[in-house]
Amino acid sequence: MSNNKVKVPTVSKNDEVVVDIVGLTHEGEGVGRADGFTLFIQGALPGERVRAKVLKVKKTYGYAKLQELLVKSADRVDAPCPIYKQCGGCQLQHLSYEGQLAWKRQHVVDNLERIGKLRVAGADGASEGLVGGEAAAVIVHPTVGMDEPWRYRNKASVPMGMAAVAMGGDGDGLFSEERLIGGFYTRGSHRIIDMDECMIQHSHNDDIVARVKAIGRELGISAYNEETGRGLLRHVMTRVGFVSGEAMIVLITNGGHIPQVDSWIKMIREAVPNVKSIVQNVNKRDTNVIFGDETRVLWGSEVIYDELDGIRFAISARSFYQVNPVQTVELYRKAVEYAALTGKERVIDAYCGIGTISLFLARQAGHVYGVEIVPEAIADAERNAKLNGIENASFEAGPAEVVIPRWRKEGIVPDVIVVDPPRKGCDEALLETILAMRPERVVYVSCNPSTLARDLRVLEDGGYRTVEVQPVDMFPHTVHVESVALLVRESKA
Ligand SMILES: C[S@@+](CC[C@H](N)C(=O)[O-])C[C@H]1O[C@@H](n2cnc3c(N)ncnc32)[C@H](O)[C@@H]1O
Repeated sequence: MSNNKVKVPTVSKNDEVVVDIVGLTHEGEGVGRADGFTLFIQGALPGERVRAKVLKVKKTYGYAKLQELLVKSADRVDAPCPIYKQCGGCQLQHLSYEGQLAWKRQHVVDNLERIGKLRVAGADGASEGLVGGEAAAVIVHPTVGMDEPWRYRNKASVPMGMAAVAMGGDGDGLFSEERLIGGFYTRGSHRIIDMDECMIQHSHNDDIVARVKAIGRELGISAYNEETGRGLLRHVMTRVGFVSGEAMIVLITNGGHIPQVDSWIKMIREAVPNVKSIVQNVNKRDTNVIFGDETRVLWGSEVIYDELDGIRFAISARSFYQVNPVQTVELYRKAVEYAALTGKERVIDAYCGIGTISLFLARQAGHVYGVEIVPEAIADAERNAKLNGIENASFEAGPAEVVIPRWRKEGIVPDVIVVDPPRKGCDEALLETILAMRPERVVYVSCNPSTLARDLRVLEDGGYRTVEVQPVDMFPHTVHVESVALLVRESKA
């Protein structure tokens, strides 16, 4: 007898159903079952029973709209942000902060177990039920949260658009005018809603964007239109140093020519306190990617400075710099602790950005070799080492998966390798090289639990053991979670 029966969905569009919510997806939607059929429901929390209206039915799952809370979770709170429901930026404001931290740990555990096929110890760290010869279970610590989980972002990238605004009326009726707006995309769309305040942004960023918008309106600057490909201003990006207070403004434009650019710069300088750098980035492509290839300084310095744990960093427009500096220090300290340095070790920092982790490590290592694909970031890293009088760190621009195999051939033998890749995780060739180089420890910093789990499995199969994982809440009120994992080489490797 065949078990390959095609399951027919047990619900239809527009049905009203009662659903018990059993989990949250990685996008923060509640997951539950109605008549055995899986439904995703935005805004519903685990432990809740809800009445929902089915919106869309696919073969094996569907989406429904929350209509009524029949049983409420004890972790439910009122989202403090007035635009939370429309905006796509945060996904978890309706869950208490303690609830968010617990969910993030569990999310990491689920990925390690499901994708990484790792055995995780209980929440208290006890690896109960260990049988002789069985590998020790991975300890996943409680998520490190923030005391004040608001206004933590040092960087804002705000999409610009035009909207008709009613201007008044005359004898022939109402008239309106197109004006520059900037804010956020509504959840799941590319429709821009004008906004002047975001509760997870540093207030300087809000203030800067509001002022740049006001000046743009005064000068009659147009916004880029995705559909027609016309108009000038695509995004305004601002970054502030939490310690230095310095601000950088990047105007991302659809073309090189900015009309009245001198007036614009003058007005921005007058309106924005502590602005040190005004930069233009040109992006003429029909793409969702924010930055184009051409970057030029319009006024001031090409970098701003900031400080993490007593180390100063120069940061240029195109360089990656963690967005939550308070939690970054927690994350990097944990990475350094896991590296267990005594002052003699050779350490590789792969995907090093502007050399932030590299310089934290260099304070306790023999030598640190950093590699990063963005040449401007490597220029920043070199400048940063000098700025801090750090001489035992060197950097190279290029793909980690190409540069590190070459270092191996050149005879560099690392004691510790630290990796901090983008969301897609480490390149396979890099993982193979790590296994071939056989460092005693690998410290894996990750912003994506699923690719972390995938890569840990490769390293485990190659003779490493994942000892512990520390989730850190870099992005409160969103579904994102950062983690740092420690792997040690098993003696047989
Ligand atoms: C998550 S960031 C980490 C940066 C740095 N460790 C930090 O904490 O600021 C990942 C970095 O990897 C860089 N990158 C992406 N692909 C790369 C590759 N194939 N080789 C080297 N660096 C890469 C990005 O430009 C980015 O700076």
